[in-house]
Amino acid sequence: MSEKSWDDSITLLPGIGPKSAERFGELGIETIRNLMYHFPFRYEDIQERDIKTILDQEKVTLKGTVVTPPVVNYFGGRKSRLVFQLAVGDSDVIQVVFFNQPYLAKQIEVGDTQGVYGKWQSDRQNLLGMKLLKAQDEGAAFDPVYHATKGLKQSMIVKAIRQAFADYSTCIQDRLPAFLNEKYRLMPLKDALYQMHFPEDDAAHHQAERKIIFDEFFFYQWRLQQASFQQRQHTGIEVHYDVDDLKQLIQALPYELTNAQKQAVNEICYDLLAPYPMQRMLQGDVGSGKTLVAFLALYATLTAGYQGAMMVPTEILAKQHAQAFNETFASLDLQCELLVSHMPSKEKERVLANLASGESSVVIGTHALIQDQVQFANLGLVVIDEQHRFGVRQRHKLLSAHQKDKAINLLQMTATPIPRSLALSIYGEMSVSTIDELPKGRQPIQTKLAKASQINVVYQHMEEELAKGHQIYYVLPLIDQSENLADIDNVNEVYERLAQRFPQYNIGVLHGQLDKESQTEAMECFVTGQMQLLVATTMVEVGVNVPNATMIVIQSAERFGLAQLHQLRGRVGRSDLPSYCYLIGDPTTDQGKARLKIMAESQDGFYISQEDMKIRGSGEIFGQAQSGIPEFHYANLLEDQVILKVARKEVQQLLRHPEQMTEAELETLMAWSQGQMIEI
Ligand SMILES: Nc1ncnc2c1ncn2[C@@H]1O[C@H](COP(=O)(O)OP(=O)(O)OP(=O)(O)O)[C@@H](O)[C@H]1O
Repeated sequence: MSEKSWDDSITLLPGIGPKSAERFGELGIETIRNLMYHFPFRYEDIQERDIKTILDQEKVTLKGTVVTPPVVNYFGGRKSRLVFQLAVGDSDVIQVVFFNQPYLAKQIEVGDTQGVYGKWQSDRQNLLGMKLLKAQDEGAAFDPVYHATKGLKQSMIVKAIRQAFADYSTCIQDRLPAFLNEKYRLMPLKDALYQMHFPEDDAAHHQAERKIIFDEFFFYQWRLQQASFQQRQHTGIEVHYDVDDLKQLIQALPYELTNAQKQAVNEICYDLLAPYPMQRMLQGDVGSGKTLVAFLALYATLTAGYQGAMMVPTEILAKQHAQAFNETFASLDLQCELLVSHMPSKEKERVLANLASGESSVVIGTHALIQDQVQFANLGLVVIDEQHRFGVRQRHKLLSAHQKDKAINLLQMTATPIPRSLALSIYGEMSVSTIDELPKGRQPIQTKLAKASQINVVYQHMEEELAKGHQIYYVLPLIDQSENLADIDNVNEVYERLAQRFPQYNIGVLHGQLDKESQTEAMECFVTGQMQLLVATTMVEVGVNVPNATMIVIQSAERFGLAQLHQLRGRVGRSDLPSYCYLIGDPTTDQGKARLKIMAESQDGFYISQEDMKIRGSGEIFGQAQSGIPEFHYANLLEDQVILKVARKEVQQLLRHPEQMTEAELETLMAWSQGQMIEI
């Protein structure tokens, strides 16, 4: 028989057949490791209580001697009531009642000591039984309650987890270097995992949590910092840009840079000149003018004789940016190249040849930039927009593939503003520049909540905006990353409705199922103003810049994450025209209502993302993935900041002094960060 492993399939546990495995799969549980990390979301207190201290309706555990045999009465068809008496404390005899669990009768015998968890009804001196405690509960203080799924009962989950610990405890590997466990007095992983499910008491649970959170932050930081640490081991390309040239260009812009933009440009220029490779994150709220700052960095680079490349997540964005770059620098003899997957092959060949020869000094493109055939003559700066849309490896490929003797400068951008202290921890070793003000003259976007039944009011307002010559986005949700057909039907249906309602205007659709040419065409028509109303899925979310668009209507707004709604809303309010955002939705939960209310109240991206995290906790489907804030399994970025800081510091130290670990520990960590090991 082969050796047992923590990553064995749960189907190796007795009692888990293909059907239950499928249900566990719905909860993301496939391996023993997954199962052990499926923590309860709450616990029931099953510590025995003194009957004199119990309040009416309180849920408690009482223990005593069974004094009468259980009696089962049936009523109303298949309903039943099981009753027996229990002598508890010194002299009290109470009645225990279980509804609809007649089979429990077999487990109750007169004279036995029996514990029961239930709800106390003081007027009748009744304990409404919820659980008959078994021998295995002896000594346990809390009963775990798990997120379950249809067809998978709590009891099945508990049984599987108990079995997993019984069979696989010895397979649990603690990957954290041993000296850290000692230094921070962290519980061994094996015990921590067990205590997370079946805590002895509050203190043990708290210690278990510390270990789990520390581990999670540590491994996150390790992966993040390891990549940038390697990069920093090289000397960087010093970009001796032409200061006067850059100043002149800034003065020739049609507007003045905001102070925050000026500061960001200064910080970037300082890094470019330095002999170390720049590793900087540029963060700023939607529409704060990050792209322009990136353009200036690219321009500075080329005045020093180096090439610059900017990678963005979508073709639409690449085209828009390349065009904007050329417009911004229209007075100069400068051509920004565009490199995307869908372009005529002749044109692609030309661009590739010009980049390789050094004839072209700036290129903006998509993932196409990290293909093997792309060569640069002397790449000095890489800018990555919406950095979280790319994997760590993709981001580094653009650097490492073109690195010669000196390291290339890296500027990453994100539209999710987070507080500085947190930013440092999240972005590892990167320096951070923050654009925390909007260009002058921007008016707040008037955000209104509307029910689906109030759509006519929204149409009325749309009509007024269109009549003024302004443009409108009408956005519909998509269920998952691959837009499904029901969503597309939805887009077409809304398109038909709007086409009937606004026959005099040019209306278009944009979604992922259209071919690339149609997508580009739709977007281009909207950008140039030939199209007034664009019905789209979230494809418009990232960075699209059409200043004449003054209204965005978001249908089924409750289905979006707050960070995403904020991004979408940021498509308007990009000029000094008054602008509007309608959030149409009928949220049914309090959480849903609270989230939309936050959107109506605030336009501060930082505040919104913080509230979002508070409301949702971590681990929801929408939201963080789009915002770039990493999603943790158990740790909470806001509440556990202290541990995050410690973990970050330890990773920093370890990268500089790996001798603190044993060879084997280092190997384990390296293997894990190269992605050879399975993550939890
Ligand atoms: N200092 C400024 N004064 C006035 N307008 C500006 C200024 N800086 C940028 N803009 C304009 O504001 C708009 C938004 O700028 P930009 O696209 O750079 O923002 P962004 O931060 O990249 O936005 P997003 O996060 O939504 O992609 C553009 O039309 C740009 O030309």
